[in-house]
Amino acid sequence: MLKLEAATIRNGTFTLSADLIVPTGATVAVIGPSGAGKSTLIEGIAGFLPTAQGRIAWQDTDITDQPPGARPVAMLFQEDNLFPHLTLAQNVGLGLSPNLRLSPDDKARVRAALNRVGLTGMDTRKPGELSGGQRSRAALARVMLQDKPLLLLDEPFAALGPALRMEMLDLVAQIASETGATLLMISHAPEDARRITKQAILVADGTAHAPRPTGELLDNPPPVLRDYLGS
Ligand SMILES: Nc1ncnc2c1ncn2[C@@H]1O[C@H](COP(=O)(O)OP(=O)(O)OP(=O)(O)O)[C@@H](O)[C@H]1O
Repeated sequence: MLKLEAATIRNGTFTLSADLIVPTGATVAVIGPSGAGKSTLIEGIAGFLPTAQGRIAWQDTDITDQPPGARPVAMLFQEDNLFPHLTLAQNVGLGLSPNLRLSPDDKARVRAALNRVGLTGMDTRKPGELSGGQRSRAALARVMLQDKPLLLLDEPFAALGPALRMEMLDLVAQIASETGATLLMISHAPEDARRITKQAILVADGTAHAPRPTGELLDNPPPVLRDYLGS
């Protein structure tokens, strides 16, 4: 399980408190008003922002002071972060080896990951030769290869059209379920949260609250969330 124990995450002068548990294998939406601290929570867990107080633990190992690369975390960002001068296979291969020294076995794993996300045969293309949806798929393949138990999504599909976004969300949910990964996903769209998450963390008033059933929270939103959702 992921445990945030009386944790305070600092983002410049803004601080976010969190005291919560996310069970292993859970799929959890992170919802709340704009500027409430959703990205702060995700980046704190990933180690890009410091935990000023308290602790963060994964499966009883304290990761509070670990650098991002050492944490059991893979993150999918708002931008797909593909390198334009590298081929798709190389971009995805970075998930296995930052210096791209890939063994034949590694190369086979890259191809398998590309196949899994529906990019069979596109190994040698550059990101500029792909559609937005295909670039998202490639970024997902790279995250898959990192093989980390905790998958954090900061609205990676926001720029895609609704149909493609749903397709990508379903693919992420399938992959998380196949690998047993624990999924935390920032979402502005209630339908996205309902589609692939069972639990939701409400971030509001400087606090990330303990997960509650997504449907329950969205059906009966507290005032701070009601205003934001416009319901
Ligand atoms: N470097 C910084 N210094 C001070 N305050 C910051 C800094 N970066 C972000 N903030 C503030 O921290 C708060 C939380 O920001 P954060 O990006 O986590 O919110 P969010 O819930 O993800 O917002 P959104 O839904 O709009 O993306 C905001 O009020 C923001 O203005």
